[in-house]
Amino acid sequence: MTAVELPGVATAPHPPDEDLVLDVRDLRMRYGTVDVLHGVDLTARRGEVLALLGPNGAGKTTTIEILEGFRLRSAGSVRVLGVDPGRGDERWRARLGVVLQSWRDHGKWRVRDLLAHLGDFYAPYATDRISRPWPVDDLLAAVGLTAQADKRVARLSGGQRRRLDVAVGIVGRPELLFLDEPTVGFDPAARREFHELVHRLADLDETTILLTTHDLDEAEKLADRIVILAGGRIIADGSPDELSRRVAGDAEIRWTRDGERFVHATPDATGFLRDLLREHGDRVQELEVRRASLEDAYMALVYEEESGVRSGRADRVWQQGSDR
Ligand SMILES: Nc1ncnc2c1ncn2[C@@H]1O[C@H](COP(=O)(O)OP(=O)(O)OP(=O)(O)O)[C@@H](O)[C@H]1O
Repeated sequence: MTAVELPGVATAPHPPDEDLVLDVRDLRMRYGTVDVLHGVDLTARRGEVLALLGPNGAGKTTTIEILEGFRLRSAGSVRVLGVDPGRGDERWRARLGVVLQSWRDHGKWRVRDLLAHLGDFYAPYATDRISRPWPVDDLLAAVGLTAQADKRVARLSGGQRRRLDVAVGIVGRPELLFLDEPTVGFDPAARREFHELVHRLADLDETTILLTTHDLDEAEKLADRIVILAGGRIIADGSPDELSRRVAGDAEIRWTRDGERFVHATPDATGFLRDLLREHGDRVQELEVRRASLEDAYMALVYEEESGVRSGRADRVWQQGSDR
């Protein structure tokens, strides 16, 4: 039977959404008989910075290795830059950047020569929109290695080697960049420079960045969206503010009275303080009011997932005692 075209009904498939860089649906992974990913859904758009957080063993590395095409999934649909990573070719791979834990090979190479050599691989994959590779001198300046350009890789300090890892990851001007705990071993100045580089890549080059970190402060500074993976599932996905607000219904109030410490969580901090001061006046000392931080939100959400408890997040995390 031939298909009949109905007037006014479009039969063409939806055009691919160019801005949807990551599109993961119901991703499952089983090692032997053990399920470690139980249906992960994840999307990222062009120029977005995502921080993937989660406790040890949550499945972050497994997820990222599947997205990078280094590991085959057990089930689910995965599109990375519109392509199934299980079938990605060299052209697709040239559009990705991966910053691994540490570049240890090629110790005898000089930094500039190594980057020029690796950059050559990307030249055939330049497009009208993206010139590839990144010119070596600009790249060295961007990662803060200009002064080490002629040093041998084996002679670099730990932090400098980490900068080289980043340079190797971005030399091909990736459209999607994976960063695995990027600033481990960086001093504070290098960390700040690196954060500026990430903002620059995302804002100016529209690079989509997926980073894993255990540093919540870093995640909050860098990420547009925080994605928390626990027990093989995404348990939260939102901006740092949205996540904090999920547990920030309550404010935490701390004070001392007659040498005794008190902590109380309440949704109405102003009302509580008014009553507290009316009742105890000058005897209230060392008064502090605090809203939930991203770390509080993270701890509460992961605790919920791991313990199977579903209510009273903020109270459980905060409430240690009460006065009045
Ligand atoms: N090759 C493998 N074979 C069998 N089990 C594995 C393999 N790789 C990882 N696992 C298991 O899968 C689970 C998820 O591991 P994964 O490394 O993805 O977690 P992670 O979130 O990256 O942890 P971490 O924060 O400690 O790096 C763990 O229970 C781990 O023991």
